[in-house]
Amino acid sequence: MKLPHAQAAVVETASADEAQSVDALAAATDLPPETVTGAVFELEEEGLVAVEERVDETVSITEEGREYVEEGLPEVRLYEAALEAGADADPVSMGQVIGASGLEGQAVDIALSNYARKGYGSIDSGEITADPDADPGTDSEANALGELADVTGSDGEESPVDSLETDAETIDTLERRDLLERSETTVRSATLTELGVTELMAGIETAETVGQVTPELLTSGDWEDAAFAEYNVEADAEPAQSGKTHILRQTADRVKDVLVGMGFQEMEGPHVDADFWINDCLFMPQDHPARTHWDRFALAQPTHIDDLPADLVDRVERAHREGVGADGEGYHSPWDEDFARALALRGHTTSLSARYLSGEEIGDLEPPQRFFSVEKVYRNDTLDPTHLLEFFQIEGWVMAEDLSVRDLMGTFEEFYAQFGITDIEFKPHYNPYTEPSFELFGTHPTTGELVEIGNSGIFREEMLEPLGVDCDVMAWGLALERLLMLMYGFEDIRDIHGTLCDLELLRETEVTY
Ligand SMILES: N[C@@H](Cc1ccccc1)C(=O)O
Repeated sequence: MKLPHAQAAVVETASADEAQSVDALAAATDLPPETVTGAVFELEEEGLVAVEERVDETVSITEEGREYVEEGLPEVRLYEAALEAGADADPVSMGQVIGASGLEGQAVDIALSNYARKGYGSIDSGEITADPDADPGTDSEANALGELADVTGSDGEESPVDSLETDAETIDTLERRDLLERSETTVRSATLTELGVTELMAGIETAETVGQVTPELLTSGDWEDAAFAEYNVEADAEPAQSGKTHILRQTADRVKDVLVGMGFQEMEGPHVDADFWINDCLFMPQDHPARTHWDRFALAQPTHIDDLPADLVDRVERAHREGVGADGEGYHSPWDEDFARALALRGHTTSLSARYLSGEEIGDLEPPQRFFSVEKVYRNDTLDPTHLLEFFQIEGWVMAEDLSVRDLMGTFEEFYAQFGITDIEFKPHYNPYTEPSFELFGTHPTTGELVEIGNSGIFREEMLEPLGVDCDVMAWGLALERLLMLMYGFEDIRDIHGTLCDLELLRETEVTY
């Protein structure tokens, strides 16, 4: 029988009585394991070998784990320093023992949090004791790390869990402490079938197959007689960690699709804008705390926009000073056009809504209209698990006669349901430019906590009248990153942005909605 090179080599190496793993066959045939896997599958199809699969759980030691193998677990080092300081007799000051232990930074916290748990002694009001009977030599975690370091050598190889003496509980603890990593590998083994044995006895010849088409093969005409190697689309391949679209961008695109599907058109506009568009048009008083230099990112150069539409400036100023309508009330506070011309990074994309509603962008609009944007906004916040200095806002508004809060809630329910989120809650809120106003909340899938995901309301007369709009407009700003938190369950925004990001999460999360 004629077989391609790799298959012939496998048949000649495999045995009928003992299953051999792909790795073993690869070593014996001197072929790469991927090639052997491919050959084994093809031989299985032809009935020459039988393939068995088993999933092995393996563990490998992490860099931190390796460090402790060399230097000792932090709690053990603390214990040794405590003994040295005589803490087996009388409590000793913690600072003194830590100083003597040589532990620094995070290692101190790690030592303290494991010390009592493992019976090395107690820690109380700044003093430490050492249990004279504790024995670091029997520390199961230290011993397990030692065993693992021995069997996996220095280059971080994996070892099957089954072949270790360490018990499952200790493995769990070490995994929780990030001292080892667990993974699964599929081990395939092949055995020659009866047919395989018969063919082997009858003699196997190696067929020359062509793996790669070359220009020579084509121009010489040899391709006509060549036997081409078959593709095996089921063979295992190294996962390719190639570049891909970030989940935030993928989700933003999905949000755009959903909103376009709901009949919305996209708005575009400047990231740096005049305070006039960011605040004044929204009936935000010029002395509002959000307008102080604490909250905004001002521009050093240029500092001011040159021109604002004069008529609109007059109407906005009048609304601020006197209010609108017969019984309107303004703020009765100073209003300065220069202040309105100051440039800043926009703190919300409601600046775009103001621009579009004013007719500045695409002319006057007749109801009904629906517009949205999914764009970056900038705030001088303090970085924490739910706040970034720049984030994406899903801005939107609907202009129509007779809108009510039910329309607003219904729109959100429809929108969020497209992303699998069906438990939106609403809380009354205050914005200078909307009345009534609502904050939106969703439940975090892993922590169960309510997370604020947006702010919304119905634009007030004081905003709409100067803009020249004489029907209802309901509007919102939703946080795209918070939507992602609800969809994918991560707890810290920094998992998807910046240098602390969780690469595994970014690689493995699939945007399926
Ligand atoms: N601008 C608001 C969101 C919003 C837009 C439109 C109406 C109401 C609220 C914010 O950034 O929080």
